Amino acid sequence: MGNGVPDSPTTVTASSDAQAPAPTGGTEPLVRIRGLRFTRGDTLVLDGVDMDIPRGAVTAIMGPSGTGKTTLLKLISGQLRPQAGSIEVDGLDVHRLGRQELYRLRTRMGMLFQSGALLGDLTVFENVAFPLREHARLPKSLLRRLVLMKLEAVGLRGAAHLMPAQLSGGMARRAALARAIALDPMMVMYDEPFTGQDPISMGVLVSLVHQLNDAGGLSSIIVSHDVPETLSIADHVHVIANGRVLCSGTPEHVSAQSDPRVRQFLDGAPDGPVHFHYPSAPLAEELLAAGSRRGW
Ligand SMILES: Nc1ncnc2c1ncn2[C@@H]1O[C@H](COP(=O)(O)OP(=O)(O)OP(=O)(O)O)[C@@H](O)[C@H]1O
Repeated sequence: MGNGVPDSPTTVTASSDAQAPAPTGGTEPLVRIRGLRFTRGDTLVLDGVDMDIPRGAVTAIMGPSGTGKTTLLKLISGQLRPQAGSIEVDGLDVHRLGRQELYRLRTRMGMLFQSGALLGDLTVFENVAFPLREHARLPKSLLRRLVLMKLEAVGLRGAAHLMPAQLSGGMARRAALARAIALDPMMVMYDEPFTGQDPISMGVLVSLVHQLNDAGGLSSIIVSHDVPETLSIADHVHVIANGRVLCSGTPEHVSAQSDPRVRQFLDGAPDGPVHFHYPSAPLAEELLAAGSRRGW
């Protein structure tokens, strides 16, 4: 990358003492992010992010709400375009690909987004079959076998005939996961996979993510603020806040950090160096003003 960022096999971080080696030795990272900058209107969401995501591992991207984690996943999948910097996935520069190439790359990326609900008028079976029907012309018997195998992998083969409305929240997430892996992707990106789950469903999802990664030869990226669950399965962790990578390394390395911004997040402190308030004018100033330029 021509932006002066060192081409190091370890993850580049905001402060050098927060660095730890990535776990994959000398292999090329699956995702290589350099100098990534992304704004939404006046808001600088990502401010020069450098990050390597290794192959075959579970990598967690963690950080407080609103720091740009989901945005980062959308940039990796090419749904958003950065103002500066680059993202390579499996050696392909995502934002320089043509439509067809990007489409092809996306079929190799499974995504389990928070908003990625199941199609409510299709059975669980048909939901998982959907990407296979869309992207591959398969004989009916092979398609049936593939769908049942994906459902078996998430423990829902017996629920193939149910409609999404008949599933619990945890089952729905597992069905969505079966759909995300239907095309045998090289990687799966999970956006807050554990949010809103009871402890048992959470435990099931945690071990499922782990199993699929290891048995399925996948690479996994998990965006989450569920600290203990995510640290329990991650091989490698990046903590981001205020649009920058604060520290990277193994869960043990990250857990041992003394940086107050990292500690605030890991310890769940409501306010600290990472602000509770979304950036705003002083309260008194806004209350005393006759009106806002935004029209209220
Ligand atoms: N569609 C959008 N239009 C405008 N701003 C947006 C949009 N989506 C996100 N943002 C802003 O971008 C910033 C980063 O949002 P993002 O969803 O990536 O954060 P996050 O770290 O994933 O948060 P959370 O953990 O709460 O899901 C926030 O300031 C948010 O308000």
